[in-house]
Amino acid sequence: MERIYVTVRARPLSPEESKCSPWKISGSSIHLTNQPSKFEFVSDRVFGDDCRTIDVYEARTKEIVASAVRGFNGTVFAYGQTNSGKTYTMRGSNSEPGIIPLADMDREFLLRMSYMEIYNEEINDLLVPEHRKLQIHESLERGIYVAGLREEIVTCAEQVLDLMEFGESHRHIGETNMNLHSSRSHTIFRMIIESKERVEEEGTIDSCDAVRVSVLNLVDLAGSERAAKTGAEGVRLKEGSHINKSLMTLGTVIKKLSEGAESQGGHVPYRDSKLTRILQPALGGNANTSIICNITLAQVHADETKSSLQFASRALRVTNCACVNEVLLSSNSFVVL
Ligand SMILES: Nc1ncnc2c1ncn2[C@@H]1O[C@H](COP(=O)(O)OP(=O)(O)OP(=O)(O)O)[C@@H](O)[C@H]1O
Repeated sequence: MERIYVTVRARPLSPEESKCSPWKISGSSIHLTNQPSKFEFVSDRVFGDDCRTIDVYEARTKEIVASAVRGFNGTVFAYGQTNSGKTYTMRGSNSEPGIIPLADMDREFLLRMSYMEIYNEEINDLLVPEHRKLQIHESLERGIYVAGLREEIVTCAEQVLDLMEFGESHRHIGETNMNLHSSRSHTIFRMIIESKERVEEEGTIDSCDAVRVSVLNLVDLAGSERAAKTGAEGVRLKEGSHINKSLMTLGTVIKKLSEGAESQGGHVPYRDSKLTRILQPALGGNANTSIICNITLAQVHADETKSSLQFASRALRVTNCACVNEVLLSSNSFVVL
């Protein structure tokens, strides 16, 4: 049994905001200086506003990526209010690459990648923009999967970055009062990794071997938001309400899991949102999971930060059970890159 690993990352404040921040970080805890001690939140690591994404990556994600290559499913997601730095952490910029480009993988494997977004509770394929409104299915062989989602075989890091850029150009982004480039959808960047021991005979690869298949999900959630602060109206308001609803379901799922509902046979409402349904194996199942909780230490967002930290504290109590996924292939369909 493995606990979900929870990291908190604070984004830099403007000089004005930093004059009166009510938060203080000490070690792996963070608390409100002007409140009783119950407003102290503990996580596995707290990164202050001077940290670099590579430090956040090395805290646990690096290990999750390495385990994915060894056959364990892995999921890393960025959670937090709008404008708290989720996309910055997951995608990054040219000067500071994010978690997705940092998760570079060994080439001795068959790698496939997919990239989808959940926009207004509809699943769209970011690699094939005309594939919209995809459905979630479940089968014994594949578990929970999105039918019709393109899985592109990738052979090098540049190809991954090109596909990622292509996908991102089709992601729903919009301007709000809080963020000029606000993500209006949740995105799931997925790597499917197949590996098997090499047995070469006269230049051919032997078949009928056990193949390890694992899935690595890197998730950039849209941020929770308050319409009063974002100034959302019309389309933005509708988007915001879908975002909040699915994040609320995620919060309920994490709460139920942290209370041990699943192990006691209780109901966990995975099916109440596409997000939790797709992430079901990562939340209470077979995966190593890490949550990066992005926050801002500004006074004006203290309530939102408190609720993000509450989510993080609950997530700390959720355990998963990751095991190697091995399947038997009886054909010559396996390709070594
Ligand atoms: N650690 C950081 N260092 C420097 N700039 C940052 C950092 N984190 C965030 N920013 C900047 O803050 C702004 C908001 O960040 P970002 O778009 O990543 O937020 P978000 O949480 O993804 O928001 P939304 O939920 O609205 O999509 C961006 O301009 C980003 O470049």
